[in-house]
Amino acid sequence: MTRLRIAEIFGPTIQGEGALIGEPTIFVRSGGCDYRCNWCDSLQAVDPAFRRDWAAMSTGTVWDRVRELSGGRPLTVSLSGGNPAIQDFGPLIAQGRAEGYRFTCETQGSVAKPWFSDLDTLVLSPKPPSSGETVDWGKFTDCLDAAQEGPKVVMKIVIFDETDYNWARAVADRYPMLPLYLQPGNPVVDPDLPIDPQTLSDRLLWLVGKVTADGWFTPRVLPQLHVLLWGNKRGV
Ligand SMILES: C[S@@+](CC[C@H](N)C(=O)[O-])C[C@H]1O[C@@H](n2cnc3c(N)ncnc32)[C@H](O)[C@@H]1O
Ligand SMILES: Nc1nc2[nH]cc(C(=O)O)c2c(=O)[nH]1
Ligand code: SF4
Ligand SMILES: [Mg+2]
Repeated sequence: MTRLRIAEIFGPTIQGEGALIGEPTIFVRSGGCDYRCNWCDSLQAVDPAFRRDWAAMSTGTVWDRVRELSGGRPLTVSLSGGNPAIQDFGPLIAQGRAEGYRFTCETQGSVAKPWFSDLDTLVLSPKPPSSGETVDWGKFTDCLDAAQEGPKVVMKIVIFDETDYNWARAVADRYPMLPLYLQPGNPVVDPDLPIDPQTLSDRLLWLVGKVTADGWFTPRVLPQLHVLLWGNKRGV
């Protein structure tokens, strides 16, 4: 049986970002990513230097842990990472949905999987120039196609600067059918360092100022609520 590489499973907490912000959620964070974003806030699930901390778990064992953390009450499970789309979460989703749980997946849109169509929500987060990565739009479109008529698909873009902002505007024009969420980038992601609430609020203010000054009224602008509450602490 294939095993899943899992960096951490935690919750219930609240979803801190995007379309499902505030929703009670269990997170299953997979290990391994095909990207290396300059500002990744989850390097412990990306950098192979942390490989020894990733557990090789069967679908059944992952599911037992989710059930235990949720006290058996069906809630929302977020598959994040790393890039969860480099692994096979189909059997986990099937198991959970049979018990009434809902599933969402966070991915950058670089790898499409058939199991996307079994999700309730697919969050595609294409990476802006500041990340140092370059989006393959063919692959991104493959992800949309894999979702088919299944989940609600939304887009979430992290904005660090003016260049990212202009890039996000062009991407929005390209995918007008996708509800769009913008979140300011967090420049300090080291779990051992405190966040600077003033910097985060200045960045959010700047982004709100941009969209309102431009009369760009389609995206929703949101902070990372969990970062405001807990800083860069892991497992929340
Ligand atoms: C760690 S990623 C994991 C899922 C997937 N690899 C992705 O990037 O969509 C989860 C979310 O955190 C966002 N993110 C990562 N680092 C961030 C930072 N420094 N500031 C704000 N958002 C960040 C990503 O853009 C993504 O939307
Ligand atoms: N509370 C909370 N909300 C989140 N939204 C996206 C997260 C992620 O790292 O994927 C995340 C996370 O790690 N914690
Ligand atoms: S794609 Fe996501 S997990 Fe991978 S490096 Fe970028 S932000 Fe981190
Ligand atoms: Mg995160």
